[in-house]
Amino acid sequence: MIPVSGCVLTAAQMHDAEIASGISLQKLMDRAGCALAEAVWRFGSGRPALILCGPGNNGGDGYIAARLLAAWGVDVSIAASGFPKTELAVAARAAWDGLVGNLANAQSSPVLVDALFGTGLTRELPAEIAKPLHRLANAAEIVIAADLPSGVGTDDGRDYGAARADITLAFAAAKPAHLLQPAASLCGKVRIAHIGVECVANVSVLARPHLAQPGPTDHKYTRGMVIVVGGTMPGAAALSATAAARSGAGYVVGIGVTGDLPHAIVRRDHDELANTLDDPRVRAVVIGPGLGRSDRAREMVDLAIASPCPLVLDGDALAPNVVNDRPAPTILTPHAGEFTRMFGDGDGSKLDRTRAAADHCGATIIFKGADTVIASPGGRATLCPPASAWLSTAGTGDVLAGIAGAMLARGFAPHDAACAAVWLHSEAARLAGSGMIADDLLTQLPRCL
Ligand SMILES: NC(=O)C1=CN([C@@H]2O[C@H](COP(=O)(O)OP(=O)(O)OC[C@H]3O[C@@H](n4cnc5c(N)ncnc54)[C@H](OP(=O)(O)O)[C@@H]3O)[C@@H](O)[C@H]2O)[C@H](O)CC1
Ligand SMILES: [K+]
Repeated sequence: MIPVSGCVLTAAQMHDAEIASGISLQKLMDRAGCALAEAVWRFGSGRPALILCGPGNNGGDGYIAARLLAAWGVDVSIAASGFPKTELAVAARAAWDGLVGNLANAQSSPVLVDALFGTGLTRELPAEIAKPLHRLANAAEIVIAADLPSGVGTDDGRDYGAARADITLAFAAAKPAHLLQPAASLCGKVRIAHIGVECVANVSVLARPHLAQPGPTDHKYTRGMVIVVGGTMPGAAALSATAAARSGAGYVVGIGVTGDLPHAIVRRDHDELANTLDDPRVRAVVIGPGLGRSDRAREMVDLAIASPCPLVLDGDALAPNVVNDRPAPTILTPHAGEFTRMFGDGDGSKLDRTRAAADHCGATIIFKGADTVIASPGGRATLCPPASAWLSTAGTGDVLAGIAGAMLARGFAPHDAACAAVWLHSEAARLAGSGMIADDLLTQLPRCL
């Protein structure tokens, strides 16, 4: 059982991977059921457990777990929503020699195991299932979900009436619902049970980046020169510039950035922007934080876009069609409002929308929020486990843009730069703790490196 990591598979991809594994479904269900029993044993500490079994193979996992737990001496009971419908679930139920109660009048237990529905859920939970599920979950001390909390959309993370789990044990691989809201919040802690199915996908879970320390031959320019362009709210650009410096850029120039800045950051005037962009040593430009929307601001954005420099566009620089297959590395960092302004409401999940937008504009997109999604043209995407909710405060986005600039400047490809930036940002927030403000991230960044 490991923390959520690796590939993210849709329900259909998971099904294909099961088949491609060449392992019999019976064996896979035995492994899933065994992993579930181990989780219940471990997190339930041997307390009485009630296992809710649905009609499909998710329910089959539940019957197998029940049999093992009973053999290990746990006081375990089962309540089912109906008879099993798959061959494997029928066999798993037949191998359980205890009673199978009715879901509607099941008695609560300290440990509740939710094995009603997994990747096969296709619609809203009917009231006759949702009602007892919520009643029993509310009465339990701990709720452990098999694969997914029953009642979330596997691929889009929609809530179809699920009860909140404390622990979700995902089989073989993470699914989008483990990372996309609102489902992610209904999963509690997500753990993966590897059951021997090899998973390959172009969507993965955000991982700790490999950030090499400076070597003996490094100097400020090899570590990366970052330009941060300021505007009407100088504090925002100051946060970006300081974040770039604190996340390892060798040389940071603030163009029109006034206010409280470390002495290490070089200050230049706005009218020096064009010249500075011509400097071949510039490895990244960050524009947008606190920029404003004046004509002058728009001209500066146009200059930055027309330059051959790797670019991070944030805040006020984000407008519909602002970039279109720009040849140099480009990262856009919209929050939900900015994303909709740029790309419209769109169809599908946040993952689908971010991937479509990345393809549309030819840039890497960090679609920020409680379930940040990073996507690049061609379909590569990264889903991010929830970061500290204290990040929901002014200026944290400016810090992220500055870190992304530093990651581009150290030579990372745009998608890797975006992932490293989001990872550093959430790690800095974790270290900063409760009550943090954006400035606190700056002090934590060196520790994260
Ligand atoms: N990942 C692996 O390698 C393995 C996963 N396993 C487990 O298998 C499930 C997926 O099993 P599946 O049988 O495909 O699907 P479910 O058990 O989730 O449910 C399907 C049944 O549920 C009915 N359904 C769907 N939505 C609803 C609803 N809202 N209300 C009521 N009933 C619903 C559906 O009926 P239909 O009418 O839609 O046909 C099905 O009867 C996976 O999650 C893992 O837990 C295996 O153990 C093997 C290895
Ligand atoms: K479940």
